[in-house]
Amino acid sequence: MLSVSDALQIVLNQAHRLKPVQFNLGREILGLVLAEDLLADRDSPPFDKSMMDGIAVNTSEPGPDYELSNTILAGDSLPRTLLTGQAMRIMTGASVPIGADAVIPVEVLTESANRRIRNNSAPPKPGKNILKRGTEYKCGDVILPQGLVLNPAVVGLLSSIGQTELPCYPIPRICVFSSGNEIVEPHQQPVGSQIRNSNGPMLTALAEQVGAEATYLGIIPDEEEKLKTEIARGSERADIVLISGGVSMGSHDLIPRILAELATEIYFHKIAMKPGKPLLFGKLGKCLVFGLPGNPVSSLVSFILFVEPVLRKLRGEIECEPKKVLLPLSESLITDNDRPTYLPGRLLVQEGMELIRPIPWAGSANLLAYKEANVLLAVPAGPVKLAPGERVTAFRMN
Ligand SMILES: Nc1nc2c(c(=O)[nH]1)N[C@H]1C(S)=C(S)[C@@H](COP(=O)(O)OP(=O)(O)OC[C@H]3O[C@@H](n4cnc5c(N)ncnc54)[C@H](O)[C@@H]3O)O[C@H]1N2
Ligand code: MOO
Repeated sequence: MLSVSDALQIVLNQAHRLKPVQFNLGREILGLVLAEDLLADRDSPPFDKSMMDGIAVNTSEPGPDYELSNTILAGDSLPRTLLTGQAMRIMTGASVPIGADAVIPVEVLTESANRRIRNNSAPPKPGKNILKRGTEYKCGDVILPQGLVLNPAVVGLLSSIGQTELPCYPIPRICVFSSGNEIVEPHQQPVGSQIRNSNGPMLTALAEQVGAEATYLGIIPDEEEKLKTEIARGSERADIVLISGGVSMGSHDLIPRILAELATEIYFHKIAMKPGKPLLFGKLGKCLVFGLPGNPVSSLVSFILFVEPVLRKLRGEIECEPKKVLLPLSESLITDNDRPTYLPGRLLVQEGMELIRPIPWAGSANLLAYKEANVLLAVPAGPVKLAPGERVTAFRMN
């Protein structure tokens, strides 16, 4: 059976970054990924800048007394020249006058009559309280690289380089279906052996959390024609279609056959993992299709290990694969499974140390165990016996 890592490579090879589009600078770009390197249009700071309110002096004249000449405010345009023996009052953010190489803060100064001012602290060192032109970055430097995820600090930087329009990868569109005659919507009252649809809302939420635009398209009953029409319709309007349920071996598990009849190219159907063994991945036209196993935890784990990396790739992220950590266990862990297994865990910090606490888990239907999980612990097939303090591989959940 196909390993998880081989399956992930197959999936990522079929996923391509979406075509970039121009976005206007504003809050709607938060979380998008930059599609090109962006360059500074001027030095930062663009002039030698005072970092304090005080006086600008030349350190070759140690003072402590200076004659006050002009005052320079932030935004004053012309550079001024400091004459021998003089000091200029200067404000934070103002351009340092020619001939000055330090700023003495106002707190250590006393001003006397006839425009004299005294420094009551040690003579300043050259460069003190001055940010030299171009120390942060130079005109032409790549300051925002392709692949950067845009956060509020980047919005500030974009503004400072005058980038009011910018190319970003668009938001991937994902359609979510649930399948199964036993499933009813959360607002409905189940009767008999019916159960409420937890996967539809959960998968929609997972996709939104990774920055996708997710559309939930409802429950499709186990009827061939309905399944075909709905899946084909979903594949025309989305980059990814997710269908939960109906991918296993039962006589009413119709999804693999329906997808084949729609001429979907199937890349795999079954993986050596628990939960999630019956996972199916294919391509219908340009749309990537995942048949996720119906058990809620199987759907959740399959999403984290396969769908999330694809979404990250489509939206232009550079590091798409699940984030792996190797950390000590807070408690012992004993397992014996026939497949590599992914278990819920909680990454916690105890006395400054990161540890992983395994969460008791009762199988693919036990979604309750995931209510506070923030990692998936990965354990190999066969007997595993780990003591507290031994390290375990885990993947961070969002
Ligand atoms: N003979 C075999 N039977 C099964 C195998 C197998 O290899 N041979 N694999 C098992 C494994 S592993 C899994 S996982 C499940 C996956 O089954 P399906 O993808 O076909 O899913 P269903 O049969 O439709 O549902 C399974 C289970 O999950 C519940 N479910 C389905 N959809 C939802 C939903 N939207 N919200 C909440 N719960 C849902 C459903 O009622 C079932 O209880 O197959 C095993 N069987
Ligand atoms: O592989 Mo299934 O997802 O164990 O329950």
